[in-house]
Amino acid sequence: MSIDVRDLSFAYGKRQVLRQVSFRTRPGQLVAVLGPNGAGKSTLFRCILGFLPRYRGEIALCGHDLRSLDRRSLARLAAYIPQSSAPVYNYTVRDTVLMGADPFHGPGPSQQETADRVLETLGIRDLADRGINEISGGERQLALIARAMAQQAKILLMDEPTASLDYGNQFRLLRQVRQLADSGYTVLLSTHNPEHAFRFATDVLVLREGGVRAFGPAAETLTEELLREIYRIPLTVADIPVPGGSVKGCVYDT
Ligand SMILES: Nc1ncnc2c1ncn2[C@@H]1O[C@H](COP(=O)(O)OP(=O)(O)OP(=O)(O)O)[C@@H](O)[C@H]1O
Repeated sequence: MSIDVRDLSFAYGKRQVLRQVSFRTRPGQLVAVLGPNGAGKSTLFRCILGFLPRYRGEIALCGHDLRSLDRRSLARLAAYIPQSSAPVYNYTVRDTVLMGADPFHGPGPSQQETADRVLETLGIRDLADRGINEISGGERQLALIARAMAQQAKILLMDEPTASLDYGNQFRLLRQVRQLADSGYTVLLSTHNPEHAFRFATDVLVLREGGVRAFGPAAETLTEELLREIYRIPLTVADIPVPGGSVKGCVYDT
């Protein structure tokens, strides 16, 4: 369930976007990927998902060189969860999940079972017969996670999954994602919100101008200095009391 990226560089034509990116994840890690707009987060995800094969360096998923994997094998290892947006076709939630269960053949009884099980796990079984365009953004995001889980991939890549969610749904979603990581999934999740990283990530990968600026445990790595540097604003990182302890949070200094 590991992702091993070594000296990854990528250019769109002459525009160099990723520069010698190296990092390695373990199962159970929820890695928040942070960095300013244009730092290369989405490009990194697209490389790992095999959408941009003209990269330099090495990417291995669960020990398999990405270049040696066909689409089907790759789909069994890694799943992509895009930002929540209304799809063109109004499939039911169950059918959406079944597309993950076996994207290459029609679903059989065992796929139906898998779909129902993951919907149950995520607490959205009662949405199964609703149209994917007829549920809220937060519910749709959970349905997309259910589809990725049905794909049986243990590596999940999530591109700003909370971008269109209300404050409560952001945390409900991230709690679910953290539970998946705790049960052995490896999650790479891009976010522009340091609070999400402090509260839910085990580790952070900070990209700046296409290179790795920092990689390590969230609380130690996301220092005030680093956050000020990457977001170019004055801010303060503080311990915020929560029931049973404290978490780090950051506020903009006026
Ligand atoms: N298809 C493309 N062709 C050319 N340049 C691109 C393409 N896609 C992205 N870029 C450029 O690559 C750089 C990195 O973009 P990318 O989307 O990976 O950044 P990001 O960190 O995900 O940004 P954001 O936080 O704004 O989503 C940017 O300068 C962007 O303009």
